[in-house]
Amino acid sequence: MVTSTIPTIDLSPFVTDGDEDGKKKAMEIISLACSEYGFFQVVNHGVPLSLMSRAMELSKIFFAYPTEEKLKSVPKSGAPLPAGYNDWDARKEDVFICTPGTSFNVFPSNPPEFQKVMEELFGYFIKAGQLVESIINDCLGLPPNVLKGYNHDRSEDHMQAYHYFPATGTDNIGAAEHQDANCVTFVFQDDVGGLEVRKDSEWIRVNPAKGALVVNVGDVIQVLSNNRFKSGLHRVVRTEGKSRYSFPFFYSINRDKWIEPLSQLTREIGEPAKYRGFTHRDYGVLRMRQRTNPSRPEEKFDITHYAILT
Ligand SMILES: O=C(O)CCC(=O)C(=O)O
Ligand SMILES: [Fe+2]
Repeated sequence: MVTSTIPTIDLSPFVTDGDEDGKKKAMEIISLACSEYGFFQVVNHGVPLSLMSRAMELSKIFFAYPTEEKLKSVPKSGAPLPAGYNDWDARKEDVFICTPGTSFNVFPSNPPEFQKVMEELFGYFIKAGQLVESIINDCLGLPPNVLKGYNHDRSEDHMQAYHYFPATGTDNIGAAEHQDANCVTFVFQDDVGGLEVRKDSEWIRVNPAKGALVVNVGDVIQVLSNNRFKSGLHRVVRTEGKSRYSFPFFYSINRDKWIEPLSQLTREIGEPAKYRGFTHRDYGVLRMRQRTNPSRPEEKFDITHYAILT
């Protein structure tokens, strides 16, 4: 039974008014949310609500184009098509991937304003990502700007627009349970809901709240923090009779970056590291291999692959 939901935090002390007491209180809740759920929601986050609403409207127009139109798609600048793209009707969702410079010019009929709004949002999400990263830095008790110095390259960040199809009665999973491999993910969703997070063997609904952003910690932060902060296990459940629209933004890290528990949270305080190091590229390759060729789907590939068993 669903009994609770994740906390919502007002980020205005960090974004506008600089109120120190407000910052302290917000950090206490964020620390608790990151260690218990790996999930929270934020309001007054600095991403303009008007831009979020416009993106939502445009995505509904965009995804309403007929399949034949979608099949005429051409990727811009030779970028690879998303997996499963040609098998459009077998999919559970439509997806539009946006990375400025290499954005998918997915449909010939792609409304140019949608692309523009996505790219504008992208810029705001980078700022939100940097803010939340610095808050996480301080919540972990690290010296100022450790995470910022560690993760200064923004080339892997990307944003997606999703259209989940209504549930069919026999199949209601939109996104199977998983943890995100990046640092921090931001999602804004419409009012249909369906995003759920796992906590103590229960699925908790992430209730849609207008203008709020869902924030979830990904595997990179879980490893760097040596398990102090949790990469939230989540899924998307589809609703019968209703499409769902959402926009995840993945605040990520350079592929060549070496990821291992930070010395400040291990050696320097006499705690053993709970993960061996790896490059984010290698982790990505292994995850993708599992996704495209799941020889043993029952053996889910995730960050525990690098865990040091004690
Ligand atoms: O659509 C959502 O709300 C979340 C999607 C998600 O979990 C993902 O793309 O990693
Ligand atoms: Fe996810």
